[in-house]
Amino acid sequence: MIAREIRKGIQLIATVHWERRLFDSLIPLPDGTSYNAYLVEGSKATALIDTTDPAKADDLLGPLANVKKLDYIISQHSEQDHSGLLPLLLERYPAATLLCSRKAEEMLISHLHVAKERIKVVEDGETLSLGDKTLQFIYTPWVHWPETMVTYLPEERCLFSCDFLGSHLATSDLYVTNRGRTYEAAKRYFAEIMMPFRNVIQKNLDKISALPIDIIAPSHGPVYDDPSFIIDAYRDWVSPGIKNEVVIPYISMHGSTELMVKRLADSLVKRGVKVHLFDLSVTDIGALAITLVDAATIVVATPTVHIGPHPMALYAAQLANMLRPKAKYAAVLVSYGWSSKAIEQIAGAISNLKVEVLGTILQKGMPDDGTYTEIDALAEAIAEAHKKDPLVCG
Ligand SMILES: Cc1cc2nc3c(=O)[nH]c(=O)nc-3n(C[C@H](O)[C@H](O)[C@H](O)COP(=O)(O)O)c2cc1C
Repeated sequence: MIAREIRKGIQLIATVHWERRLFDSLIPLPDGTSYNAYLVEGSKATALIDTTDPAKADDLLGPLANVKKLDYIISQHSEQDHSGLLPLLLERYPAATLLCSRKAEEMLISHLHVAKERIKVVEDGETLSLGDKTLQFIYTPWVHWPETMVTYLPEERCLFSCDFLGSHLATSDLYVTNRGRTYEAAKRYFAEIMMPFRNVIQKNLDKISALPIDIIAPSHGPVYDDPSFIIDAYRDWVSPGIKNEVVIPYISMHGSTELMVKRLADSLVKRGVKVHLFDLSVTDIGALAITLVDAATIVVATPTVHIGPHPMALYAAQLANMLRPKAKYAAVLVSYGWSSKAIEQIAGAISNLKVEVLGTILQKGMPDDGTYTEIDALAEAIAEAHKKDPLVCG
């Protein structure tokens, strides 16, 4: 990989991980990802902001080969895809001081065994002069770990935002060129790891919005030369507003649950409600997470397997529970043969969600006309709840 200048004296050293398809052994990456480090050369000192994933060490070490001296290495986030190379870099640059937030200090020591004496904690708002360039450190906790901070360079009105505002997108483009693709990738990223911290992210957005920003340089994905594009998107995602949409993760072994789901979908569409169906036997969990960002209602549908829900349906319910989307309504559809506790178990799995349950349907075997009448009534209840809710828009 090569270093590329985004402003005079500021270089992006990006590892583009084109072939990576799974992140954190959890998150699908249909578009790959990248890990961005930034080299900032001032008239008096040089700093490196973040590193790269250790699996791709050469992509950072190669471009750094000509950098004989680093005065500072800044760790904005302790997760290994950005911090993993710190021990090696501290060895290679013995005069460098590692700067991080107060909370990050113990995390870098526990996760990477960095020597405490190499670390200097920076406080929220503290500045560091590199000569003709200044770095200001701004604490932005919980995007998506407790220690996260961003760095602002006022002379170039540049914000190094680390995971905040980033996107899992492998591209050779320096700046965002395809807005639709970047929006989708950034929303996927937000949904999968940021959504549970929506409220604190809103405060962090207010904090950074007070700064004049010309470019946002994240640690994943392309650089934003129109910051409002991503800041406005984030504002929308963290806002309390929800959409007139229903997300239906479902699975079906022999078709009964699927018949119920398809009827519910048709019935909702007839009533002007948008639906997103995800067959969990084939679905991309990230695509499901994206729709959870805005939807007003979640409906989980499953057959009964050994008394409880199908494990894939339980997984989807637990995922939604963990991501804490802003949905306000829920329903559960279950098919069974002789005895089922699937409704109770799904309800237990989504206990974090502050949802009103608008209906549950327990169907023995194949649905019949009576079942379809019940399903239509559920669709009506969902459509009505959406209509009456002042937070539902779009
Ligand atoms: C492996 C397996 C385990 C099952 N366990 C139960 C069970 O514990 N209780 C029950 O009522 N039905 C059980 N069933 C029956 C299904 O829940 C029932 O056939 C249901 O209608 C299937 O829905 P589907 O057509 O959407 O797959 C089981 C079926 C299979 C294949």
